[in-house]
Amino acid sequence: MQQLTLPHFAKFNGEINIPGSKSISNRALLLASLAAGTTTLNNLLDSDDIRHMLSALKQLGIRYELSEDKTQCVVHGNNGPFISYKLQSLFLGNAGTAMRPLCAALTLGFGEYELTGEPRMEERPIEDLVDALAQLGAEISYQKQSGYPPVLVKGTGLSGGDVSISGKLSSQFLTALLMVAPLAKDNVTISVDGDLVSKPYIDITIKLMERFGVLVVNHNYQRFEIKSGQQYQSPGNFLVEGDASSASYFLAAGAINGGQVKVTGIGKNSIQGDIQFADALAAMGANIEWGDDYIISSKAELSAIDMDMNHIPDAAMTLAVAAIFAKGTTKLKNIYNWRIKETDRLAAMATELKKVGATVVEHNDAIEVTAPHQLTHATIDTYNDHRVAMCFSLLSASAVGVTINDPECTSKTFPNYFEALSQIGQE
Ligand SMILES: O=C(O)C1=C[C@@H](OP(=O)(O)O)[C@@H](O)[C@H](O)C1
Ligand SMILES: C=C(OP(=O)(O)O)C(=O)O
Repeated sequence: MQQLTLPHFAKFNGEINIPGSKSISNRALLLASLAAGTTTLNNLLDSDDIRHMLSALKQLGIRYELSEDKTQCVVHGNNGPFISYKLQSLFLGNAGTAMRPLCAALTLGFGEYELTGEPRMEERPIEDLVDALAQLGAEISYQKQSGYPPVLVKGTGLSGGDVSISGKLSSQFLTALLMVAPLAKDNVTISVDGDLVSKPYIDITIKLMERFGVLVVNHNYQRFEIKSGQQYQSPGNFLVEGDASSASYFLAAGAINGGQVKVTGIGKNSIQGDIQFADALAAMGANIEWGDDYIISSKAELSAIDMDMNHIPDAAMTLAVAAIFAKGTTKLKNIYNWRIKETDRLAAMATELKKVGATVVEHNDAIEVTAPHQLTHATIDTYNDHRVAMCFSLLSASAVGVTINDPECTSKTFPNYFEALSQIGQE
């Protein structure tokens, strides 16, 4: 395993053009594949999660041309569901945005598909999605543990009608169901059982479906109506916005130890909920300036916040480390599903924050962080979780610095993260 000791960055200053959004890249690749016509995707993210989607699509017979730097992809749409006459085994790593939507999409056409992933993927639930698809006639079985990948999906077509789905654990299940609904035989009405987590990701899904010519009627995130007979149509060119979750590390760096840090490629018109990270940072006292295609943060005295983070679960991890640089006790609430992502993130964050001397209270669905009087240099374990590696890099703003184990795990969403950070870091 590799280790990276970051120098102490006395100041963060400069501009970073944020690579493409993971959530948008994988949705756009799938919708472009199902659509009629050819779509040119620009500013596609080049990372593990997107590589898994791309190789699955290739195995499914989708033709595309990827530029040398892998950020432009011309996708020749299939004009409908996937068809295969031999068993296909698709390896999807630990990419939730590939596993869940592909599991749904493969029920639409014809064929038998085995969806597998890394060991952690076998611990990430998929049952709520499988149960919902079964109500529309899908045949999906578990190959190891009931409720978890790997799964075997049979293409049988989906009937349509009324379907209910739990939104308690992940919004990705509803995203997957929404994306296949217009290709069912009849109109689909989806009811969400109980609370829906991570709501802004549903807005991304609906906006992308609209860009590809399909309308969804959203009744307050409780009921969704999708008419059958709608077909995905290529929008021609499609520009992927910068990744708002990836931007969070740089915005936090500016607030902790700017100078001034400008992120470009996302701004006030972004369709990603994670731009609301900048509002949370502003609530801690950071100076934030919004542009159409940029956000700037600069240094300020930071103080603790007590906030519900259900709408920005990924970027909220960055706030748990920013709390080390703030006065008071920060409480991040309503984040139970941190426990079922790349690792048990509530346990991981609590363990690693304690290593630098912070006082941490780990609740079932929340975390409280109080900065220590004196920070300690620590070697941070990253649990094969890109976000643990990236958010703990912010400790390089302190004089004690930080050592990150397995820094290459950022390849899930941001392979060049540490190079980008050192571009704005001044020793
Ligand atoms: O739909 C998406 O693109 C995502 C939804 C979120 O997951 P949950 O809905 O499981 O919280 C988020 O954490 C993940 O990184 C990406
Ligand atoms: C939860 C995440 O990933 P996934 O898309 O695999 O759910 C994440 O990127 O923080």
